[in-house]
Amino acid sequence: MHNLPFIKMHGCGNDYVFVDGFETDLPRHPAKLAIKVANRNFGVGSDGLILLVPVADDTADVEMRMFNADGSEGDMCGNGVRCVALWMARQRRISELCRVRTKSRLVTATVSPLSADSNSGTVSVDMGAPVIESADGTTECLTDISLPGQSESPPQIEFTRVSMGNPHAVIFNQELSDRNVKLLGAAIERHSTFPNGTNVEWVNIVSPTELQVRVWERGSGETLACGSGACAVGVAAVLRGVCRRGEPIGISLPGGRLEICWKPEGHVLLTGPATVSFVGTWHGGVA
Ligand SMILES: N[C@@H](CCC[C@H](N)C(=O)O)C(=O)O
Repeated sequence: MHNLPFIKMHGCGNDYVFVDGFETDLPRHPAKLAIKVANRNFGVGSDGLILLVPVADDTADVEMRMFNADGSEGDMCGNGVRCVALWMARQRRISELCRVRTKSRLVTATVSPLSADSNSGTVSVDMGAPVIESADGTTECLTDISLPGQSESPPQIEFTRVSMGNPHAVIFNQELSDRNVKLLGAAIERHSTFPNGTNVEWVNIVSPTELQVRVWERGSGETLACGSGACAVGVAAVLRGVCRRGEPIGISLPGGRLEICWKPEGHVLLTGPATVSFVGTWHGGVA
């Protein structure tokens, strides 16, 4: 396949190249294609690749497959879901709700305004229930992270392990510095305590309703935002008694602001902007 139409969309700067399987043949080698298109110098430039796969029955409106910038396949992507729902609304394929099947769970999104030709909107996703994976319900500690060329004793990194259908390690009480986010983030992503790797969130508490966050994503490195990460952060903050369950929590990230709410009945609602940047045609092969 030499000419592959794509859409470039982002949620708070967490940007993906999307291929719409309702309108074009899907690539046969998506993992290899993801590495190529994600490259910010030689490709389109993105945090990864997302495929919109038509669903044969009525169990969902669309299936989403997401690939990180290194070609690994992710199980869930909150910002990706929000962009997919925006595109489904823009293409008049949904009436009110958009049911998106991801690798790990089926989620439901609402788009506002729900209009064709709208290249941006506010999209809320019911992300389902978090899975609190830390054994004592709140924190675990890493004490053996060594960085190349570093002689100091390893830092003590406390974290809360939360799954939103994909893995997250949420860290409080550490500086949101480049050294922490990028160097320690990369080491934590591949630490043996996370057999499948993990996404890593660094949190600064601004107030009981406002958190500042930087994210190191599994398979993509630092990104400007992460929807599932924002949900994991909100859940961890409630578990630590920093924020209250049932109340909206603002998550400010380098690329913008998301809002989450961990509902009393158990599900986490994720809300924020989604934007179509441009459409194009990929001529770079491996499709
Ligand atoms: N940016 C996404 C999460 C992407 C998936 C992640 N890198 C993984 O491998 O789990 C989001 O908005 O949730």
